[in-house]
Amino acid sequence: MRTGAPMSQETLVHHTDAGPQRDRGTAGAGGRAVGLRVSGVDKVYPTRRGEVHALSGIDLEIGVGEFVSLVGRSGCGKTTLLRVLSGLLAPTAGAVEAGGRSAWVNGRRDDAVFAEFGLVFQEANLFPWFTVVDNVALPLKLRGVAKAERRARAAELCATVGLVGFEDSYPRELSGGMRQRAAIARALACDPSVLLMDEPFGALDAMTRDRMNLELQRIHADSGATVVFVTHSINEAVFLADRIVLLTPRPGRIRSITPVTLPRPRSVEVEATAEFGELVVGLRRELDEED
Ligand SMILES: Nc1ncnc2c1ncn2[C@@H]1O[C@H](COP(=O)(O)OP(=O)(O)OP(=O)(O)O)[C@@H](O)[C@H]1O
Repeated sequence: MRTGAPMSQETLVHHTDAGPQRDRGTAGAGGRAVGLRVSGVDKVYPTRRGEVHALSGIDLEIGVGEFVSLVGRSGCGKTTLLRVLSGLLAPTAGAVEAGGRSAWVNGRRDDAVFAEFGLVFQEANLFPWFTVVDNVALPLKLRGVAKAERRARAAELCATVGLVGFEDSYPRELSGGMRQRAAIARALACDPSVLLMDEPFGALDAMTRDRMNLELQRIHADSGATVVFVTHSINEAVFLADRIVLLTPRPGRIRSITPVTLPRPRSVEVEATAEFGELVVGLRRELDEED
């Protein structure tokens, strides 16, 4: 059950029958060990026309193995938050931790913190001159894994993401969905404990997207990875997530955190249930209130 409580600057955690009532920074991960934590994070971009305050006072804990979707209007700071979580971007203020370890020490990134992170973006960004299997094996090559071993692992990952028979194809010979599968396989190559995904299926048609969502759900369950997933699609966010973090713009703040207690594994039929519909409508209403 969602509450229709009025909004304040404070982060709301929507009530569920089973869930925590308000985020105090320790229960946010549903009682599980914390995989990622950001505390008091601000991000200001200096630009020629002045400063852009992209994130303000972000406090968020994400449990080990949890799947969190980030949603919100265009420009509310979703990508910025994901990049801060990934270590690609230093916060202007505040702390970022992974596995209990600080990501930034005296302004320097601790690379070891991010060694087990896999990243997937809207564009697959495959190397066009490498075959699928070589693209997938690339992170292993960079780690010095022997050729036979890395090709065997890459072939296994191609099977995981449904690319059997396309291992020796070049990216230009694949559809958009297949390229994204290859990008996911590449991100999985080093057995990441954290998978950060920025609109990975945004450019795909609706049917392919549904299929990819089912596959991502299976990959998440099999790998046990912590996933943070940016999307513009409320349906996709609800379908995939354990919790949905809704950001509000100028500056980007967490407006609400909504637990999704729909049973897993979820099939497409879950979208026809009353609970799913209520979650989607509630989140849409929150977004509309910002107009
Ligand atoms: N490199 C940058 N330099 C200056 N401003 C930036 C930069 N990157 C993002 N911004 C600004 O920060 C704010 C948040 O941007 P961000 O890309 O994080 O939002 P978003 O929610 O991911 O948007 P979208 O849904 O459109 O992808 C926006 O106002 C944007 O213009």
